[in-house]
Amino acid sequence: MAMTPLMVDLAEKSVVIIGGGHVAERRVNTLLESGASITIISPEISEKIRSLWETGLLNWQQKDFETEDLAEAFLVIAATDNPDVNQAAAKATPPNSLLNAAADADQGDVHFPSYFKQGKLSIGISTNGASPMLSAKIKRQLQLTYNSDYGNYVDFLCEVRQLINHSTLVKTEQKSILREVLSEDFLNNSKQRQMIERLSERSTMK
Ligand SMILES: C[C@@]1(CC(=O)O)C2=NC(=C\c3[nH]c(c(CCC(=O)O)c3CC(=O)O)Cc3[nH]c(c(CC(=O)O)c3CCC(=O)O)/C=C3\N/C(=C\2)[C@@H](CCC(=O)O)[C@]3(C)CC(=O)O)/[C@H]1CCC(=O)O
Ligand SMILES: NC(=O)c1ccc[n+]([C@@H]2O[C@H](COP(=O)([O-])OP(=O)(O)OC[C@H]3O[C@@H](n4cnc5c(N)ncnc54)[C@H](O)[C@@H]3O)[C@@H](O)[C@H]2O)c1
Repeated sequence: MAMTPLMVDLAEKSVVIIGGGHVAERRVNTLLESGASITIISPEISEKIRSLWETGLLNWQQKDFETEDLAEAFLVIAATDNPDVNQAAAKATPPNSLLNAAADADQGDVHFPSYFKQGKLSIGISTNGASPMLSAKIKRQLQLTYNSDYGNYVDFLCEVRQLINHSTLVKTEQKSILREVLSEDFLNNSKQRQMIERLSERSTMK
């Protein structure tokens, strides 16, 4: 199975999570900032999920899974500790919905990678289900390099691109600056400011 990396916008999409334990809680943590409409189907839920439910950040149907629960789901996450229920959920997933089968890497359409974010920079690591722990280890290693300085830095790169796209610079000059700012020297705030000032002079942006 060759999985394809994608970034997906889940805002206002219906995500149904079957199960309310540890794995469901991890999925909820990942999904909260996406703006998805999250529904948990489970007779029991963890304390953290309960407090999110009490604050109105997700829906909870306190019951065993039933096939009808998935009718409107864009993404189904099967995360119970009962293999028969997970299997039933996989079978009941509508043909145009995506399935994440948390207990079986060989099933389903999507995997959740190990990931971290620094502002607009997202780094995800997957092993195609071979070793989630290796993914987590590689993440910890990358976090040392792509540390909190990178949040600002990527915002700076974004601003540079916008200024360049609205500038009087010719294409070759534009490319050369885009390459220049990839130097780690530009992690430094004052170097960033100097470059923004330089580009602002050539900008046609108001
Ligand atoms: C990355 C991370 C994201 C997250 O879940 O948030 C994630 N698993 C994490 C941790 C973890 N998972 C497991 C352990 C126990 C040790 C071990 O078994 O190795 C630990 C370690 C721990 O808990 O510390 C057990 C496990 N995981 C899967 C199975 C089923 C199977 O292998 O078939 C079983 C056996 C269950 C059983 O025994 O019954 C399957 C999947 N786990 C995935 C993701 C997807 C593949 C990602 C990839 O290819 O790398 C995939 C396919 C499906 C999915 O998308 O859910 C997160 C680390 C987050 C981080 O720290 O950054
Ligand atoms: N993908 C991963 O990273 C990963 C990691 C560890 C385990 N797992 C797998 O995921 C499964 C779940 O792990 P967990 O640690 O979250 O388990 P857990 O015991 O913490 O939670 C299981 C949840 O399933 C709910 N449940 C049980 N029967 C149900 C039903 N009929 N309908 C709806 N909900 C029901 C329970 O109420 C509970 O909330 C495990 O069986 C394991 O195989 C996956």
